[in-house]
Amino acid sequence: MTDKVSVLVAGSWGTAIASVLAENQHDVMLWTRSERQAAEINVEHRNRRFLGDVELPPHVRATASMEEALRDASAVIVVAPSAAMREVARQMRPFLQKDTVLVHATKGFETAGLRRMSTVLAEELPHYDADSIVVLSGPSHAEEVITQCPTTVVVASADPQAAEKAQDLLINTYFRVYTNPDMIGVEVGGALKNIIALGAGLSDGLGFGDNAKAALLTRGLAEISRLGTAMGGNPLTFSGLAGVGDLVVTCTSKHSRNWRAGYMLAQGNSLETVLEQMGMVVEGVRTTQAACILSQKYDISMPIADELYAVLFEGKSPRTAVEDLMGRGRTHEIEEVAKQVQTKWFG
Ligand SMILES: NC(=O)C1=CN([C@@H]2O[C@H](COP(=O)(O)OP(=O)(O)OC[C@H]3O[C@@H](n4cnc5c(N)ncnc54)[C@H](O)[C@@H]3O)[C@@H](O)[C@H]2O)C=CC1
Ligand SMILES: O=C(CO)COP(=O)(O)O
Repeated sequence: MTDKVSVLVAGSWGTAIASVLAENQHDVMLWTRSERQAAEINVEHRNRRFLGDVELPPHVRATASMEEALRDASAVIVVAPSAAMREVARQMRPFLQKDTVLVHATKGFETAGLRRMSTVLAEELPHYDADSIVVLSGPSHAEEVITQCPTTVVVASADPQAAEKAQDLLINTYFRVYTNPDMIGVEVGGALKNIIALGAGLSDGLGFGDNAKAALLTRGLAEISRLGTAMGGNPLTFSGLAGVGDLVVTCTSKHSRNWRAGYMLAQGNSLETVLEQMGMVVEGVRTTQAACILSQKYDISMPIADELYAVLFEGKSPRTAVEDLMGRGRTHEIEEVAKQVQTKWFG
């Protein structure tokens, strides 16, 4: 065993990350708010609700005590749903040591203040150096990582040493970890791709074909790049793992909850029914709300996100939303992004 690494919380992604760390011979402690779930992991080495019958490495241990989870941890990886990030961070505050490497792997914004997850952590953990926070993102469905399918991800931080420490902890022969200094781009790309994945599910559910999916991916990437660049991300990040990579996997994989939610909506299910049946977090729903407000704040055109908002929250039919997207005024393909990149990054 090299390091004690704590992973909060024991959902699908947290458990898969804990397994990677255990395979790398670290001393892994998973925190969950449920005593029953902790017992299932410790005794049966399973997390059935989120990962079915897959057996976890035996030295993944779980606890419902935050104090026990964080005691002597040299790194902590927070994988709470975005809506729970602030609450989890508050519980961490009394126990998180200043010199612990702090990573988050959550893809979303806080809807209330439109904050990125690293900002929420920095606000709730004032004794911690905000520049050292690391984000982990990229195309990585838990169901494939847990069965050791080759996967590539990216860790980003303003502090290169912190990113490299996270890379050291996680990298192995099936989980390849790249570093990137662009924290904003990686966080924003990871969050926004879920909106497009909902749209891809809707498109497939309506019976549209591969042309429509390719259009959504490509024009979705334009929306992500426009907003991400306006928020301070490096435009190149959006053609990397946290941009194109994650967009492709989430829009095309049977494992994607966002894609599945869109598919079910297209079949006439209400949003409430879809979320209830899913029983797992579908970040794209809240992210669509956040993105529409952010696009107004930064004066960025995001027609796909706007139409999705109307479908999710205003009762617009998915078919009408597609007609309205296709019937928009004529426009250029790259002029808008190119102008924005030129002004912001190259003077
Ligand atoms: N599942 C995946 O393959 C991947 C997920 N992610 C991201 O990871 C984040 C977490 O997603 P999943 O693990 O998939 O979600 P999940 O739905 O599988 O699990 C969420 C977990 O959070 C717990 N939770 C909810 N509210 C809580 C609170 N207030 N306090 C403590 N625990 C709470 C639930 O009990 C559950 O264990 C999301 O932002 C998601 O986008 C990122 C990459 C891959
Ligand atoms: O982010 C993910 C894969 O990289 C998981 O996406 P879903 O939440 O849509 O399953």
